[in-house]
Amino acid sequence: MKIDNLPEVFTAALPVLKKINEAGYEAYFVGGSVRDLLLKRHIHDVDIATSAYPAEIKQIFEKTIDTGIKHGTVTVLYGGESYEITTFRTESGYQDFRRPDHVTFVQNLSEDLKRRDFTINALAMNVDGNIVDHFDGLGDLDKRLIRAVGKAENRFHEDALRMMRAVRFMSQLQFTLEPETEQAISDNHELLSKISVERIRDEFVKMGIAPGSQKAFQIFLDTGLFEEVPGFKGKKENLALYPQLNFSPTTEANLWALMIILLKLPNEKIAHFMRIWKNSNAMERQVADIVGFFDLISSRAPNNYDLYKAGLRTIVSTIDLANILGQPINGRALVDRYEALPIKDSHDLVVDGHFLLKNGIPAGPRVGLLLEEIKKAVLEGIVSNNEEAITEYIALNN
Ligand SMILES: Nc1ccn([C@@H]2O[C@H](COP(=O)(O)OP(=O)(O)OP(=O)(O)O)[C@@H](O)[C@H]2O)c(=O)n1
Ligand SMILES: [Mg+2]
Repeated sequence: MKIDNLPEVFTAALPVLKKINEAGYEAYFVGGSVRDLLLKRHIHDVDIATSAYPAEIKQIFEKTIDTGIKHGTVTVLYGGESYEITTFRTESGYQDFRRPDHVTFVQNLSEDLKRRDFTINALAMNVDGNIVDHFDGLGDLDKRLIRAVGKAENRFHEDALRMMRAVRFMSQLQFTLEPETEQAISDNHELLSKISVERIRDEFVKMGIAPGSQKAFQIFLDTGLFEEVPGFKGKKENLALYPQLNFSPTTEANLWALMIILLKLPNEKIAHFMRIWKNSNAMERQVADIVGFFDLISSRAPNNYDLYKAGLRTIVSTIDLANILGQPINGRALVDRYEALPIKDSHDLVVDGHFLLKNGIPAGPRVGLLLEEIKKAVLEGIVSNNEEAITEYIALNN
């Protein structure tokens, strides 16, 4: 198979391949970029595999960075872009079912492709647009199948994270999982416990926020993978609701909020849950805000002060969340009400602490409390947001 009319991301990189070829070495586009090209998906970056050693690549190009020398990868800067160029290699000396610390370089492309995870990721393309396909990756792209290269179990022993990658690609590409590959995940799911939480989290999030996440999540449950990730063990019944959802969350924050709701975690356990997944403090706060506002609107109609405190981002996320969960909610009305609020944050209030002090309120905690009271009154339309009205309000309420 030969591809003509390559997209710009590839044509921009052609001189890089040509330079390597001219120096007497082989060079190919490999991995996700070739897969996404054939699927007509957006291509974020192109990876290059070569028969040249890293030292040789560094001689060919003026500007290089040693990004992953011990894995055989050199980053080349060319024409304002950067390219990861990796010497043909096989992964050897596996320890603990994680990616190896060292690699063995191999002489030909075919040895390199053999150690890749899935057939659709084991495609290569040369400068002329000719596709190299040793494992019928093209057939699997047509059949929309995720299938391990060779014996699935071997691939998962090399890197157990690949089991999460399988469900992640299912979700992103809306592919099905080939039965033998699925069986190998079921048989080996415990190996996932050897993998760092950060790496699992990245795959889990990619799976969760992609369009095929309900089907992928079902496999994540059926194969037992879910038992090896933080906070999910023994929670199959709760998690079984996920595949029934109307659609997938589109943001990471909403994915976590959804998990917290499905797991029925009480408020005091949210921070712990977010931390065992090694989430950032910012993500933890964002998710707590969404879950908090979701609980609020599930129990009563929010008043203006509730909307003000939640803020637009949380309101919009929570509306999406309610939709995903199939809970009826008039989102448009909430957003309209928010937009109509007389103040959106404390800077919008015409008075501040200094103003209160100048107007005879003694310094102390009362200042903050009174400001909050004024805010509420302004938000509820009891007082207009101008100095005169507020001064009058203070006089009446003090
Ligand atoms: N655990 C892994 C990770 C990567 N790869 C190989 O390395 C390529 C590049 O890896 P990566 O960028 O992580 O994945 P992509 O397939 O490119 O997917 P994405 O679009 O998410 O980058 C993959 O296509 C695959 O051939 C692998 O075999 N096993
Ligand atoms: Mg990639």
